[in-house]
Amino acid sequence: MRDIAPPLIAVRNLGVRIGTLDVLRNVDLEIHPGEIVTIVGPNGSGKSTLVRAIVGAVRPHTGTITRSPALRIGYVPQKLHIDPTLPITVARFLCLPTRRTADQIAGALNTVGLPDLHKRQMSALSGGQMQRVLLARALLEAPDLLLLDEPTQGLDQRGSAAFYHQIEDVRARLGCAVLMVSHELHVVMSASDRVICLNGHVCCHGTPEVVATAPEYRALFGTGTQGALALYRHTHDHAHDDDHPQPGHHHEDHAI
Ligand SMILES: Nc1ncnc2c1ncn2[C@@H]1O[C@H](COP(=O)(O)OP(=O)(O)OP(=O)(O)O)[C@@H](O)[C@H]1O
Repeated sequence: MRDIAPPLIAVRNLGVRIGTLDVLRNVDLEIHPGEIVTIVGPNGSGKSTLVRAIVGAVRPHTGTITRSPALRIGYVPQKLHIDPTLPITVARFLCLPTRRTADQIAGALNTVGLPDLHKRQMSALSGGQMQRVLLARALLEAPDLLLLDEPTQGLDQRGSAAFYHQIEDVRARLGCAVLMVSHELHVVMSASDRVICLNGHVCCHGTPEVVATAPEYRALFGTGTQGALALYRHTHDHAHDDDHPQPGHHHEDHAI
């Protein structure tokens, strides 16, 4: 049997309580090198709390979160508010807080598909360009794991789809794993290897197709996204290696 690469992140029986509210309970998940995992769930289902627990900003009430040694995480926030009166170019912004070389900046902007933008004012960026610049900044950390908390908020569906395709491209080029939060499964699914549907606990998980048709997911989101699912799904032209389990169904009895 081949060795299974150790997970970058292993979450076991995680519970988070805020005040008297049990925001998360019994959450198990693993993130393996190079995979794209999306957390979907309705508003208030604990998605951001789970991400914050993984980066260490929220303390577990129960359970454990194990990070692989020397794990580098690149974080892309939902949104970044920049004072529009503050003049700052994209290149300067990418040097905050760590100074980068012109080559590093050019490389990161190339990777996110914005090769000519380094002199542009941050205040002049479109929503989609801003998200890509935030992604470029995260990539400058040379992350093993990219963490994105609703990175396409404010983008239209076409912009969101383009952004998620960019994420797939980044994964293919850099080999980093990606954990992202979204409540638009119909848009993110083309870019996801696995989806975890969260509602305080893990309702169901598996490939995007499995989750989209799971009764637990449909109970939360209804069935109205099926047309859009067909629209945005594209064929993966790579085979998943079997270095790590790719659970296909929520009844399987192993960590996700
Ligand atoms: N600092 C806090 N103080 C009090 N309640 C909180 C705090 N952080 C989160 N909560 C509560 O925990 C629950 C989960 O919040 P969380 O932001 O994790 O959900 P979410 O799934 O990311 O939601 P959304 O899709 O709306 O961003 C909500 O009921 C929220 O009100």
